[in-house]
Amino acid sequence: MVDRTNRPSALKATDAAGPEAQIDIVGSGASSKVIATLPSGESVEVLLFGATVTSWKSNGGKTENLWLSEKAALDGSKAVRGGVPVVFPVFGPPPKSDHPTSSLPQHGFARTSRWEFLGKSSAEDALGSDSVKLDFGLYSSGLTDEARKAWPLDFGLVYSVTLSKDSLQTVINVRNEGEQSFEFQFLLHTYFKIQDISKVAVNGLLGVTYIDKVLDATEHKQSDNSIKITGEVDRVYASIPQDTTSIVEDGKPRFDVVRDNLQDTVVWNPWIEKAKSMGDFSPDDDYKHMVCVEVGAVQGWQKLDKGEVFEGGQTIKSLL
Ligand SMILES: O=P(O)(O)OC[C@H]1O[C@H](O)[C@H](O)[C@@H](O)[C@@H]1O
Repeated sequence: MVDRTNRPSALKATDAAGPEAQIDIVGSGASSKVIATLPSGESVEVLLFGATVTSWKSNGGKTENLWLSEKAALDGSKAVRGGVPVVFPVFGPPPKSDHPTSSLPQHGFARTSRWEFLGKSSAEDALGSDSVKLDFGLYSSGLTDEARKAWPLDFGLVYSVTLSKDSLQTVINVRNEGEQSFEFQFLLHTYFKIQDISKVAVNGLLGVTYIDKVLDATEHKQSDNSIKITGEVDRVYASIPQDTTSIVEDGKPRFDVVRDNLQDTVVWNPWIEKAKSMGDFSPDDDYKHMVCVEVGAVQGWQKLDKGEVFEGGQTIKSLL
């Protein structure tokens, strides 16, 4: 992985990512979003609220790859139900007490904070007109008073979203900018759009130990390479040796999700009752058209001392 510095590289952002990729900034305030479109028609949309990728189209712009609820709030009033919410610095409900994240809401504050658009990145990755990289930043100084009070640590996040013809790469760079060490968890809560959940399998987790949050919150071992989804699924697979998790639909590979420096993956589908119970999940039966495969570092904690940096992310390939 390319060694990127955090804030300084963001400030070096230039227009070198390729003259033909078009960048549009639309909307205002909490609804502002950045849209990047390649000359060949592929596009990505990133809401500044949460730096949430809300759309990724491949296949010349004809195929939407991400599921987005019809009732997703896109005005900054709550986390987006769909796309790729960024989970930081805690995954799930925080530890009840005695942890610096204990006063934070479920999944932390990154997905509900307003990020800065830092621009297109420099040509360090030799990007041509077939790729464009967008950088987004969130610093402790940019948090709401409430979030800052709940997690009063000095950090800098740079989130890079790289659109290529058949893939989307999303990478986080976390820097400890304070005197005090801190611990965090991180996850990319990707909602994949699929045609029919009854024909979908999630492959590539054979032999991996997971916690089943639906069943009994205890450890199990994945005994089949192919996970079929026939009811509510909420599993945290940890310390995965394989790099790639695949989503197969109707026997054909649909997505490859390749992890980089992230060891864990959550597989989630709310199914009938839970989908109905979520006010922002719509239509109710759209659990049939989505599956979350969420790469992250959520088993235990990542620790950063003063000045240290962590970097990790995913590359998703659309295989249609
Ligand atoms: O409703 P949210 O806070 O967005 O969380 C949605 C889901 O995220 C993850 O997949 C967790 O493993 C689930 O337990 C949770 O229900």
